[in-house]
Amino acid sequence: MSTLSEAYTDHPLHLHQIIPLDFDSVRAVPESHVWPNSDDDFPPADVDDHGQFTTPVPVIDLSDPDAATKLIGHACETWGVFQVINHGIPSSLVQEAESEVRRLFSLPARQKLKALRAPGGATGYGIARITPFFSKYMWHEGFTIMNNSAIDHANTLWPNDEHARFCDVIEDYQKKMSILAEQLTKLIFKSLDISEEEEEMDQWWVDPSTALQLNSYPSCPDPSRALGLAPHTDTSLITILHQSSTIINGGGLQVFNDGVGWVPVVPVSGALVVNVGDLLHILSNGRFISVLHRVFVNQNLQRLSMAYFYSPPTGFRVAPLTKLVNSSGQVPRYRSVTVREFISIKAKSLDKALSFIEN
Ligand SMILES: O=C(O)CCC(=O)C(=O)O
Ligand SMILES: [Fe+2]
Repeated sequence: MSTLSEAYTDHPLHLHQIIPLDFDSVRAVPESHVWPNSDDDFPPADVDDHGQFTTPVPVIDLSDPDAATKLIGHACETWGVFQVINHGIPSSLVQEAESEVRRLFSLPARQKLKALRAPGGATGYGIARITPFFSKYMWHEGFTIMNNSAIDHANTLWPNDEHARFCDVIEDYQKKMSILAEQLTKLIFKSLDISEEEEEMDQWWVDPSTALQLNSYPSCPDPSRALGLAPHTDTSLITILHQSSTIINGGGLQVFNDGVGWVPVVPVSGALVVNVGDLLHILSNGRFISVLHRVFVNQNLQRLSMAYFYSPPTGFRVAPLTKLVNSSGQVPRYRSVTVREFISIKAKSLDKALSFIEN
C-alpha cells in the first residue's frame, strides 16, 4: 500500500538541503540566510487600547457545532484560515507536547543530527522541505513525524530512557489531532452541504494521510534580515497548528489576505490554528482559499509550533466535488489527481502545482 512517506521518497534531496545551521554557534546572520527586505511589505500590526495585538483572523468556538459550521464555511472562503477554541484537546496535553518539542530542539546540534532526515526520506530532523525553491535559507529547524516514526528517531536522540516521555506524549497528541481533524473535516463538508456518503469518505477516517511537523525558529541576531519560513501554502486538506505563545512584533505566523495584505495570526490562549490546504482548495473547486503563510522570527525568543497535516489516503482521487460544481453551475477548475500524484507535483513545482492541474 502506498504511504505518505513513500510519496516523498521519489524526490531525494542533497544533504545541504537537509542539515540546519547550528543556530547556537552563530552570532550574526550568515549571508546564506539573509533575505532582502523581508519585512518591507508588512505594515505594523494593529494594537488596541490595552497594547494588545488585534487579530482579524476569525476565532471560532466549536462548542456549538451548528453555529461553528457556518462560521467555518465563511472563514474558509474569505481567509482560508481560522482559529478554534473549545476544540476538545486538553490544554495540559498541548503544553506537555510543546515542552517535549522544546526539549528536542534544545539538544546539542550533533545530537539532533543523529536523527537527520535521510536524503530520500520524509521523517526526522532537518530544514524545511520548501528550501530548494528559494535561494536563501530559512531561520528554522524542523522535525517530521509520520505514523510511528517518532520512536525510531527518539531512540537515537535520547539513547537512555529519556525518549519514552517524548514518544508517549507525541503519540497521544497525534491520536487526538486525528480525531479533531476528522471532526473539522466533517464540519467543513457540512458547510458545503456535502454529505459523507456522497463522497465515499469512509476510507478517509480509516486511513488518512497525516504528518506531524515540529518547528523551531531560534532567536535571531538580526530578525529583520532573516525569515523563519518563506511564503507557501500547505499541500494538505487541512492543517491544525499549535503555536507557542511567544508574541513576536508583527506576528510570528502571518497569513496573506487578498484585500488586506499580510496579517499576523496572534496566539490566542488555548486556540489552535486551522489552515485550508491545496487539497481542500481543489475539492471546493477553488471556493476555499489555500492560504499563503510565512513566519517571522524574533531577536530574543525562540518560537515553536506543531503543525498536523491531514489529507485523504494517498491513493484517493481528489477533484472538485461533483455536487458543488453542478449546483453552482460552474465548470471544474481542476482535473482529478490522486493525493500521491499531487504531492509529487508540489514537490517539483511548489507554488505552480495548482496551475499544473488546472483545466
Ligand atoms: O510555524 C508556523 O506557524 C507555521 C508552520 C508551517 O507553516 C508549516 O509547517 O507548514
Ligand atoms: Fe505551512
